[in-house]
Amino acid sequence: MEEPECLLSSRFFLKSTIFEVNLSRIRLTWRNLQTKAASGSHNTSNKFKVVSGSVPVCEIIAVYEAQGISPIKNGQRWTQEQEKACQGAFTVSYVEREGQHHWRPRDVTFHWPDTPTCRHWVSTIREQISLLNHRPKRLLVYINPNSGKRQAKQIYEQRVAPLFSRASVSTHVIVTRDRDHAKDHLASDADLTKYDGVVCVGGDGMFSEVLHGLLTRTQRDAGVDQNSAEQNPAPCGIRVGIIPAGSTDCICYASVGTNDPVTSALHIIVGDSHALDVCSVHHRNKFLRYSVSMLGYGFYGDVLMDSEKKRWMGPVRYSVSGFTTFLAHHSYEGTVYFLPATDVSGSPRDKTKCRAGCLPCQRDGRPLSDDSGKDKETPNKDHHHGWQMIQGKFLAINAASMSCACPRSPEGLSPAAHLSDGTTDLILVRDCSHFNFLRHLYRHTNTDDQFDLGFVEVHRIRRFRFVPGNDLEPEWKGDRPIQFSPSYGCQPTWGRWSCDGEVLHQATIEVGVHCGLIQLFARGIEAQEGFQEQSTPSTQTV
Ligand SMILES: Nc1ncnc2c1ncn2[C@@H]1O[C@H](COP(=O)(O)OP(=O)(O)OP(=O)(O)O)[C@@H](O)[C@H]1O
Repeated sequence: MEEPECLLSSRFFLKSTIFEVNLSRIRLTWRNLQTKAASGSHNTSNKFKVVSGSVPVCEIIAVYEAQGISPIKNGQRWTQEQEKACQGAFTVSYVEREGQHHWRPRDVTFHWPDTPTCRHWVSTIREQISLLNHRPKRLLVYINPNSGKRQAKQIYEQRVAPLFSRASVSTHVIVTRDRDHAKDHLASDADLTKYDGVVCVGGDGMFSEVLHGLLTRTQRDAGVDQNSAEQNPAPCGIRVGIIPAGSTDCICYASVGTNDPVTSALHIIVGDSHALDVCSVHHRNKFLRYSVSMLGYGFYGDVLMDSEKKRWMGPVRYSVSGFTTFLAHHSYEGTVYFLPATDVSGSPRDKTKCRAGCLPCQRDGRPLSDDSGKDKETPNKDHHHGWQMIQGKFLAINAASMSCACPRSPEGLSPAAHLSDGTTDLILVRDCSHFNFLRHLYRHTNTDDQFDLGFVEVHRIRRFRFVPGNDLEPEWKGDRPIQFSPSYGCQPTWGRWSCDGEVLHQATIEVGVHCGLIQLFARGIEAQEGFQEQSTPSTQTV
């Protein structure tokens, strides 16, 4: 590949070593000119050895004149004479990769006697950064102070705000007062024209709130009727960032590879973008919710219902409810109609993980406009325009739109699910023995194939509809059934859905996947083995 034109080339001191520093539109590189001499010297301590390095311009966080920073030679400050002779200096702050998909800000300071040269470098690098117009300059930030361990405000103020300020990203911060504050503000009052992105500080529930606020607003502005399951929702025009601070940060794990606030802040600063599929959930032509991670009926719905009653227990409630729900072993009758995604290259069992730049997320090269309304009719027969039907008794029906990997389940519910291929993985677990169900659940905690069991099947699909057993489900108003007649029996035969951690009381639902409806400040999980070549560990002790 042709080398991009060199914009600047100078010599600078990096500590006491002289470096040739080059800037092109793509990269900043620094090359130790004394490497050979240094390698012959027995006095050079490894600890203070300064090595060559390089960083892509798009991963430079900031550059500034470094005043009052005294160069250090082998652990000792320079003498006054040396400092005087080398007054000019500038610091480049850039992204460095650590293991486990963590990103960290790193500084390198170059010194030279000639201050104007340093200033010229600072202004030229800034000019190059300003050409990166995908970087956000103004952000609207919502903090849920009650997320997770109630540390969201501290996390933002101590670890994220200083980075935004270093990168000259201005922010308007709103600490939410209660549930739905962010959603209502986004859906009505917020002047979104003033911002290049919306950031939520919290867990998956907080992200869901922001998503609902933004998408509701987008549909209203675009004149799309949210209650119509047949209409394509309009894509949201503003990117969303998540600073993880909740008890579940599944979307961060799937889109960045970790739940580290600094890493997420850096992805926002460099202006990364990754599309995210959104499922719309309707009940009898009434919009219920959007989902981006997981819809679960039967086991996961029951765990969520039970855990809501045990909120006083804190996060341990999920384990307690999981255990009691497992013992209850409740299976539900029903019929699932689904439209398989026959036009995608991947399958839920192909072991191809969703990674930065992966082919399925680029929609195999097809543009988003390909998402026509074909095959959208609701099925009323067993096979209708490609629709399929499965009837039976199920312990669990799950739809995973992303892997849902997290520390408890490193591979996730559907390890090969993709963030933006316009599909969801429908996992059906038929009624089976306690022991077999435990085998299936246990496989979520290791690398064994959880689908390789006779009572489990998985389909990559575009839409589905579920109707509980005898379809006697009443009409609902919120979480209350209307005209709930005793003739339905005391024990309802339908379960509840867990929709990204929120209970849906309606069992009869229709779900459609909408490809790339929202853009995240993320780039997908970078290949782990590539992190050493992609990152450019530059200087050991800069
Ligand atoms: N100020 C607030 N007080 C109480 N609840 C809030 C507030 N702001 C937002 N919420 C709600 O809190 C819920 C949980 O938030 P979040 O996802 O950030 O934390 P979490 O600890 O991961 O959640 P969960 O309890 O679901 O595990 C969200 O559904 C959100 O709507």
